[in-house]
Amino acid sequence: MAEQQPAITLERVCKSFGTNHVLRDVSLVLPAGKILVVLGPSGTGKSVLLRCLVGLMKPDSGRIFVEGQDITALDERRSADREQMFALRRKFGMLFQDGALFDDMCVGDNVAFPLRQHEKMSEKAIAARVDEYLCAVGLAGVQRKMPSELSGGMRKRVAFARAIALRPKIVLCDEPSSGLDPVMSATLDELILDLHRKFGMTFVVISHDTAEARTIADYIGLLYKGELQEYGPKEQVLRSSRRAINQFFDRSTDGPIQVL
Ligand SMILES: Nc1ncnc2c1ncn2[C@@H]1O[C@H](COP(=O)(O)OP(=O)(O)OP(=O)(O)O)[C@@H](O)[C@H]1O
Repeated sequence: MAEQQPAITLERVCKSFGTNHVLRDVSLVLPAGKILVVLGPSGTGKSVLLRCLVGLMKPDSGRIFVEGQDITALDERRSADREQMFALRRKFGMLFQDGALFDDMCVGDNVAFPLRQHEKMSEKAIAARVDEYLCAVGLAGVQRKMPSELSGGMRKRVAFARAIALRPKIVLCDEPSSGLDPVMSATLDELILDLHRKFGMTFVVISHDTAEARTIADYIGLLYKGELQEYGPKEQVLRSSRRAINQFFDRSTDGPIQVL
């Protein structure tokens, strides 16, 4: 049997804005079906990395492969490439930092939104899919509620249901636990592990939270000043003697990572 392609491969990816060199020679290979947590202080390029991954931003140099396809070779000005880029984006589900629910739509319509936009499904099939995914995130029966009636944790769950409604191969989560208390964050980590077990997709989770990385990660990357300081399977990274990784996990002010 042919070996499965890695979900994501980055080869020496660089991205600058003027003299601000945000990503510097970032390389990694993430096997399919694994959970990667990318840690790093604020402003270090984590969100830029996510945008490059889904083709919303083009690196200045280097290559990005998604399931073996070189997405940096696509040029959206060409119609054939544009179609490939749309197909590529369909492989991704995206969970935004603030959940980004439509406040004027009920929960059911929020989850149904990507299905109505991108799938030719009957309303009956859409309703069944919405039920299935709300159930998967532990929120059966809230279809008719409005987002304003939900707690922060519940809103995140709805956002998760919407992010996976199109059955993506790769789920990108931009700081899923931001704004949540520690107990709610832990519940959300359990949800990620649960969805991963149920559906087996690859996750890339951007986070500041080392506890989250210890709990959910198969792979950990530490991005600092645009460089991947450390990357590999969790056990290997946690054993690392690199000062930046120890400083981050020990929550120390003493080390190469400077906040000012
Ligand atoms: N479109 C853009 N144009 C110019 N500069 C940008 C653009 N997008 C990001 N940057 C710059 O890139 C750098 C990294 O930003 P990014 O949002 O990736 O950081 P981050 O690690 O996600 O931070 P945080 O954890 O605070 O969300 C910042 O200096 C930011 O100002």
